[in-house]
Amino acid sequence: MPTTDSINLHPKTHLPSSLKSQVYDVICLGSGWAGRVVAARCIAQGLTAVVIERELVGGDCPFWACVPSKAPLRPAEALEAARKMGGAKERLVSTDVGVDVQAVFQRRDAFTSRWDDMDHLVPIVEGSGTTLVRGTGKIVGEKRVVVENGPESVELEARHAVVISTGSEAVYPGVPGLIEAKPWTPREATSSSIVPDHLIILGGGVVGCEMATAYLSFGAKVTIVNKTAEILPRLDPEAGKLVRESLARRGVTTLLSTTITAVQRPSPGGAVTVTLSSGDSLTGSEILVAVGRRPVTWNIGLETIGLQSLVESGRPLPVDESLCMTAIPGQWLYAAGDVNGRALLTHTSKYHGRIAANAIIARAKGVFPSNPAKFDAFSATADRVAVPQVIFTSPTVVSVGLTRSAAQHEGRAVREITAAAATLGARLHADGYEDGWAQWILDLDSGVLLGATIVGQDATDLLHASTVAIVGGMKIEQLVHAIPAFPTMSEVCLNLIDAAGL
Ligand SMILES: Cc1cc2nc3c(=O)[nH]c(=O)nc-3n(C[C@H](O)[C@H](O)[C@H](O)COP(=O)(O)OP(=O)(O)OC[C@H]3O[C@@H](n4cnc5c(N)ncnc54)[C@H](O)[C@@H]3O)c2cc1C
Ligand SMILES: NC(=O)c1ccc[n+]([C@@H]2O[C@H](COP(=O)([O-])OP(=O)(O)OC[C@H]3O[C@@H](n4cnc5c(N)ncnc54)[C@H](O)[C@@H]3O)[C@@H](O)[C@H]2O)c1
Repeated sequence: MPTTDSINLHPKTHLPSSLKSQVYDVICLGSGWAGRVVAARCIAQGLTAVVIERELVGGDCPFWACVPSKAPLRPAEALEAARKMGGAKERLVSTDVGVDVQAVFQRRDAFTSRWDDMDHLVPIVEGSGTTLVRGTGKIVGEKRVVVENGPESVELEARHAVVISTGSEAVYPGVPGLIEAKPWTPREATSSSIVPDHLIILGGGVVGCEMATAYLSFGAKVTIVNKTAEILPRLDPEAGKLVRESLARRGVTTLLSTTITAVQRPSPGGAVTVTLSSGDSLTGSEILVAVGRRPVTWNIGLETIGLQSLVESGRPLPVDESLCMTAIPGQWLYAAGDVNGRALLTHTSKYHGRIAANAIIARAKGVFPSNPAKFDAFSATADRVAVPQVIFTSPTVVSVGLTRSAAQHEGRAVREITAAAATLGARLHADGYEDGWAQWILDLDSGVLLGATIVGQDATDLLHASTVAIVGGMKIEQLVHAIPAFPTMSEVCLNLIDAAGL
């Protein structure tokens, strides 16, 4: 059974001494989606690129994040879908049968290649023509980077650009006894093959809610302790409420506007007791800390180029729209993916890789425009207006663009339209389709779509249409003419158009 301690994070291949050259057009620190998309795109346009990786090649998404968190969620979702389908549910051997937990873990472990990057990831990265080197990359001056791996080290030079694509890491609140209690981080939660009897989850954000859904399906008792007044606080409160109520119906306790003030775990691996801000205490068999992330900006040499204060602040790296760091002259240093804090998602990291590569290539060829425009090839405009996200809970939440609370926060005049997500298509999709809710946020004056949130079973693939409409600047009057096919779940858009009185 893998544990984070037993996983070999530092395979002994691709050592610095194996490098055939010390000079590359582009050097990327970190082989997550951001770094490897930059490298692959630059190579496709005739540049050379090296990617430096200090742990597993591929970064968080395939080994510790999206893949090992979504793989175990899907079996329970499929089972639940069968239970909601007359004609199929009668074939289930029992109405309350749960997932086969060991088979779920085996499926997850297969998707992660049992935390072995040589199986898929290294061949994919090298297949793009990228040079790969294992070690910690540190900037040591303008366009210069040292790779350190045990006793080996080599200094590399970039002709055009250095890309910081070092990602983010989980944060711990400063609570007495928490570190000593050795809590789970998302890494342990996504790689454990042990199901705690009672999992306490600190943080009811995206990680907390998805892991609550997963461990509930594995048979654990789950308690969420969340600081804000509703879970999923980055989304519309209605979405958080619907997910919380659904979790509650299936036995999850959520303590809102609550945090912990102390943690005790008298014996290693034994029961863990947390003192709550209410004064009560709670004992569980494991605690998962999922209260957000910070950018990985330490130990990468930023102090050598005068950016020590940025490291000390712990803030994400500030970039312009081409993802170039403006804090230093010369337009040679870029920050892409989680480390720039613009949107902590895999698909935005891929987008950043695309935009940063376009900018690096254009600057290398001397064709970068003097006035880059919104939504051109060199501007990560979508980060500001249309970041889509799916929360893989039950019900699913999909969201893109502005939420009602974000609009209020910005003081923007908006019109909110809400409707039930139930349609004939949805009811054909699942008997008694329920918990569905949809919202559009429109600019009050122009009627342009600024945001969309939909909550409901299998709402996942309804998201992209709203993303396209927002990027295209569509008005609600135009959306009337985007006819959803009958009988599909996308008729939720007709509900919204009707609710708008059009
Ligand atoms: C539990 C969980 C579930 C998630 N699920 C989803 C999801 O379903 N969908 C989604 O869109 N997003 C999801 N995310 C977010 C997503 O994983 C991240 O946004 C994404 O992985 C960021 O990619 P990146 O390339 O910026 O960084 P990373 O993938 O973190 O890659 C950075 C790499 O840089 C390396 N590195 C760091 N410093 C150095 C150095 N000095 N030298 C060399 N290498 C270095 C690291 O080892 C790492 O491999 C999830 C996150 C978590 C925690
Ligand atoms: N499906 C997906 O797209 C997906 C899945 C997982 C993670 N992610 C990404 O990973 C990022 C990090 O996720 P996350 O869930 O760690 O962070 P988050 O910012 O989404 O949520 C953190 C939660 O912790 C709570 N919290 C903060 N401090 C607390 C404290 N001291 N006590 C109790 N509660 C506290 C907050 O109220 C909030 O609900 C997300 O922003 C998201 O972009 C995405």
